[in-house]
Amino acid sequence: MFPIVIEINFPSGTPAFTINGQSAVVVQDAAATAKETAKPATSDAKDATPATISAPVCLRDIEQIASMKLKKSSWDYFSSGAMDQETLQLNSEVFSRIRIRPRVLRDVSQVDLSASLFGYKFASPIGISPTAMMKLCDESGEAGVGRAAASFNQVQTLSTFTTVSLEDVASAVRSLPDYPHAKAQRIPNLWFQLYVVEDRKKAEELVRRAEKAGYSALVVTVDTPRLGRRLHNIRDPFRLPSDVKHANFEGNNSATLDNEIGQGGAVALRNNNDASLNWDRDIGWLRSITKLPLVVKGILTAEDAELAIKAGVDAIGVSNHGGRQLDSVPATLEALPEIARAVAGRVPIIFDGGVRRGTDVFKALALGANFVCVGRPSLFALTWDGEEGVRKMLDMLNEELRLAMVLAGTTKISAITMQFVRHESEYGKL
Ligand SMILES: Cc1cc2nc3c(=O)[nH]c(=O)nc-3n(C[C@H](O)[C@H](O)[C@H](O)COP(=O)(O)O)c2cc1C
Ligand SMILES: CC(C)CC(=O)C(=O)O
Repeated sequence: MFPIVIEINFPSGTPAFTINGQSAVVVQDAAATAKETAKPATSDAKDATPATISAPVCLRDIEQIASMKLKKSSWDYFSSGAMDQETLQLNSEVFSRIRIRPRVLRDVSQVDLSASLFGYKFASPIGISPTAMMKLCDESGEAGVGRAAASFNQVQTLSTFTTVSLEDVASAVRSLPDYPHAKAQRIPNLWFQLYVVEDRKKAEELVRRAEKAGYSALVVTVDTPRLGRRLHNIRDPFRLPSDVKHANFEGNNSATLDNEIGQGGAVALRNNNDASLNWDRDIGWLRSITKLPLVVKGILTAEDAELAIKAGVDAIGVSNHGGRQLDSVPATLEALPEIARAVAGRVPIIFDGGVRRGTDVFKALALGANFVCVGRPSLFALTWDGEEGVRKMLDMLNEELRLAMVLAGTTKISAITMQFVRHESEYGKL
C-alpha cells in the first residue's frame, strides 16, 4: 500500500537492493537509530538524525521524521523519559528478548484481527494511549488522532490535558463520513483518561462531560501522584504557544491551568492532580459515580492488580507511563506475566509501553494482554502527516500484526497464547 522506497542521505557507494520489485537504498538500521532517539536528546534533534526518510515504512521511520520536524523542546517533551531513562529504553528493548515459536501448515489464509472489549468489537486489539498536548504536533491535534482511530474502528484514549476539548474531539469523530455511531449515545472508539483533580466536584464534572459527549470508558491514571523527573524538560522547558490551550479547562470548567509547561507538565499536574489519591477512598468513589467501564492505568504489580479487581474495575491498565514516571521500574512487558497470572482472566488487561512493531503487539498478547496501545507513535505519526499519518501508522501496525500471525501460524487474536513465545534464556540453555 505504501511505496517501499527509503531514501537515505548517506555516503556514496552504499549497496542498493530491491524489495517487492522496487529499488531501495537502506543504509541505516531504523531499530538501531531508534535506540539513539530514545536516548537523551542533548543536542538539537535535527543534528542527531543524519538520515532523511521520505517514505516511512515502519513506526521507527515515522519517529525519525518527527524528530526532525518537531521543535526541539516539543521533541524533548514527547520523546523523553524520567532520569536516566532506563525504563524508557527497557520498555522497547525487552521485546527483543522474547522469541516467537512459529507453527506451520495451519491454514493461515484467513486471519481475523478483530478484538472485543467492553461489549464492542474493534478492528484490531491495537489502540492509542492518552498523551497530552497533541496540537504541538499538528493543528488537528487530538481530533485528528481520534478521527484516524475511529475511521479504522480502533480506540483513542483522550488525555485530560488535551489541546482540543473532549466535546470537540467527540464531534469530530461523530462527523466522520458514514461513521456508524454518529448518532449513538456512546462512541466505542473514544475513551476518556482522567487525572483526578483535588476538587472532586471538578473531577466529577470532567467525568460527566465525558459521559455526556459519548465517551465509552473511563481510564483513571494512578501512576502520577507527582510528575516524574524528566531531565530534558528541566533543562529545556517550554511554554504552550499562546494559541494552544489546555482545552478541557476552559469555559465552564473553572480549574486553573498555567500554560507554563515547564517540566513537561509539572505545573499543570501540580495544580490539578491529587497526590492523596488512594484505593479505599477514590477508586471506590469513582466506581460509584459512573456506569462507564472503569480502567485503572499504571499497574505494575500483582498486588495492585488484585486491589483493582477488588475495587470493581473493568480492566487493568499495565503501564509505566512510557518510562516517564519512576525510573528503574520494570518494563511493562516484564511486569505483564505476573499481572496476567494474578488476574487470571477475571478482567481484561490493557497494555502499553515501547510497542513499535506488530511482533511487539503479538508478544504482549501472548504474555497476557487483551488490548495493546501505543502512545508516542501517535504523536510522531500526527507530526509526520496529520490525521492521515496516524491512519498510515495504524495501518502499518495492523498489517505487521497480521503478518506476524500468518507467519507464526495463528488466525485469531484469542489464540495468541504463551505457547507462541519463549524468553531468549530458554534457548540460551541449549
Ligand atoms: C508526551 C506524553 C504525554 C503523555 N500524557 C499522558 C496523559 O496525559 N495521561 C496519561 O495517563 N498518560 C500519559 N502518557 C503516557 C501514555 O499514556 C502511555 O502510557 C505511554 O506513552 C506508553 O508508552 P509508549 O509511548 O512507549 O507507547 C503520556 C506519554 C507521553 C509520551
Ligand atoms: C500534562 C502531563 C501531566 C501529561 C503527562 O502525563 C505526561 O507528560 O506524561
